Amino acid sequence: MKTEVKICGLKTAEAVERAVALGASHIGFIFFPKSPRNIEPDDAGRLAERVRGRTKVVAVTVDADSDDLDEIVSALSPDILQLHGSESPARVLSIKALYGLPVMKALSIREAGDLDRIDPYVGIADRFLLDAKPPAGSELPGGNGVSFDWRLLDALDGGVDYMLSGGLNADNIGHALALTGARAVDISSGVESAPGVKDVKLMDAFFEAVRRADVERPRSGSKT
Ligand SMILES: O=C(O)c1ccccc1NCC(=O)[C@H](O)[C@H](O)COP(=O)(O)O
Repeated sequence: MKTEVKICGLKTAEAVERAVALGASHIGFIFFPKSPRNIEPDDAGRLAERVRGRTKVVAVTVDADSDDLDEIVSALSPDILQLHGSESPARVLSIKALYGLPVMKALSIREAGDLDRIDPYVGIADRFLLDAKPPAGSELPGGNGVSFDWRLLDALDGGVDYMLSGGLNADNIGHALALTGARAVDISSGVESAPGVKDVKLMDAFFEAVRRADVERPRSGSKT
């Protein structure tokens, strides 16, 4: 099986084009001013135009209000909205209705009970992004380069469609995929040389490691 890969937090043409050349199924743009990966909607729109139709374009927002969402959707024309804040199921529903776009709801995981937060969004969010909780003191809800205990996902309902996220890199992705059977993964700081600076060599290494794991694990994608 071919694992879907989302490369998140892109800011340059070089990184966007390399991600797509490597086979990224999704590319993500961050709209969160405190992030070193923050990008203006018009700049993201120009980058997305270079690769439109060859990958899915994801707009990542954090409890954005409707004015900000309007501006982002109009400038970027994303394929997917990733909601990375504390958006309620009702808010997710209303955003879906407003823009007619699929929503990926990010949820942070640290302990078994955190998986219960998925239930209220089932049938509302189109997909989940399961990320680690931010370390104490971090101003960022995502992009912190920390992992959660992947074994917690043993308890996940097999019908939940999710991307595995949080602290992934070329060294740990094989183990993460073998343990979880995830069909889709998301990475940001694991392919950066400094916060917000994507490194094409690290991107190459990550895709190589994912494709190696794809060859090694069962075609069904079932857990090993
Ligand atoms: O990456 C950010 O700076 C960010 C800021 C605010 C909200 C979300 C953010 N990132 C969302 C992502 O999808 C990241 O790829 C995800 O959190 C994993 O990041 P990392 O652990 O660095 O691979």
